[in-house]
Amino acid sequence: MTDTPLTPPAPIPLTVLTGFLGAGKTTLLNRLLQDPALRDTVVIINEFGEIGLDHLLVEKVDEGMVLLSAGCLCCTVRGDLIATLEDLLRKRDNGRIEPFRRVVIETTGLADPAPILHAVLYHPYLSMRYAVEGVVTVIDAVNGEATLDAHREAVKQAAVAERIVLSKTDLVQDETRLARLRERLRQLNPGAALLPADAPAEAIVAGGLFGLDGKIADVREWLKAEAVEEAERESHAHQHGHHHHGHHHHGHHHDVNRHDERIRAFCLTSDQPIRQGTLDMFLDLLRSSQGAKLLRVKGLVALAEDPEHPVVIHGVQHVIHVPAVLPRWPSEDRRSRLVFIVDDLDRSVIDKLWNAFLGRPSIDEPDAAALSDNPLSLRR
Ligand SMILES: Nc1nc2c(ncn2[C@@H]2O[C@H](COP(=O)(O)OP(=O)(O)OP(=O)(O)O)[C@@H](O)[C@H]2O)c(=O)[nH]1
Repeated sequence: MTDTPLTPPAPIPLTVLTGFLGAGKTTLLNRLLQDPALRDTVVIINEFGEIGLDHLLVEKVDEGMVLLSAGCLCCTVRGDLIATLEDLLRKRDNGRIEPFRRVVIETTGLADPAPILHAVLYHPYLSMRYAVEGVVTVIDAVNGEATLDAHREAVKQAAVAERIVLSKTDLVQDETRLARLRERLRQLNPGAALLPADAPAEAIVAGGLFGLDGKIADVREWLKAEAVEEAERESHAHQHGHHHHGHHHHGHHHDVNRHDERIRAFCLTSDQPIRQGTLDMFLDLLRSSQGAKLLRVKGLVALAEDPEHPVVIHGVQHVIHVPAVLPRWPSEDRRSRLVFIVDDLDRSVIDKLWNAFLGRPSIDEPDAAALSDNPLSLRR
């Protein structure tokens, strides 16, 4: 018999590395794994068909697993990612493999990263043991624009990323082209850090909500609410014709960016703490009515019951959960903030719901009292 630990083990940070076919994921991963900062990382390669691991692997350890030169483990998954993640924990807990400190899942180029995050967040045990740190999306500077124009999956991959890595910039001489791609990515995902492919490993892989030790890292950095708010103000100004930059504001602009335009990032705020029950109902109604359109939801909320300890909210599609309660606010700003990345969903839909739950009157919508007084309302 072993002693049962009194506190659960610190969650293991998990990063999803994605990017379109040939964007440069494997090349980047190869470099990252040379970095001592990423020692004791397990790499899971989730792809279809034959797997060319030859450039990564050195030594076979166990069935389906290989020891990489940099001291990382690597396994490939064609079927069940959940089973693989469980299996890794079992082996780690039994001492059959080194106690790895991080997991990186490299997805196939066509994958939508959301179901991967979803699978981990939704699983009662895995969501406890792994801390979803973030999505890193590789965008190819040569083909990036064309890929974004042609493939909605590529747009989604960029939209949900915490960090976007621009690869192959060495092949692009034209600075304005690069600047245009950067600007497009910034508009698509104002909260993401845009990094060069030679950025330090730590900057690319870490820097999410949880640090290596499983402790909460930089919440502001993770949430990026300010950047999203700023971008919203800008785009608002744009729509009202205040500042035009010239290049892509011609007639065909809407056509070119049509995939981008369906995906939006915005931020809801509240100065007043929110009652736990109200927040639960808001999130519940939101995910049940709009789940499929919520690519990412991240937030920091002050509860009326305990406003000194903000709760962190993390959601992907139908799953919204509260991974942590913070010991204190990360900055002076104590507003509740919820950042949404949505696909084909009008901001006003969420605004109305939010205002109704907060009891803010809005012109064409009932406030919370009207909602609860209404015998047909969803509240019981
Ligand atoms: N010049 C240059 N070539 C790069 C760079 N990154 C990747 N490549 C090349 O681009 C090609 C595709 O890179 P991979 O790393 O295999 O791309 P991937 O995203 O893993 O590809 P899939 O697994 O097929 O989706 C390879 O020939 C790389 O050598 C870069 O920063 N500069």
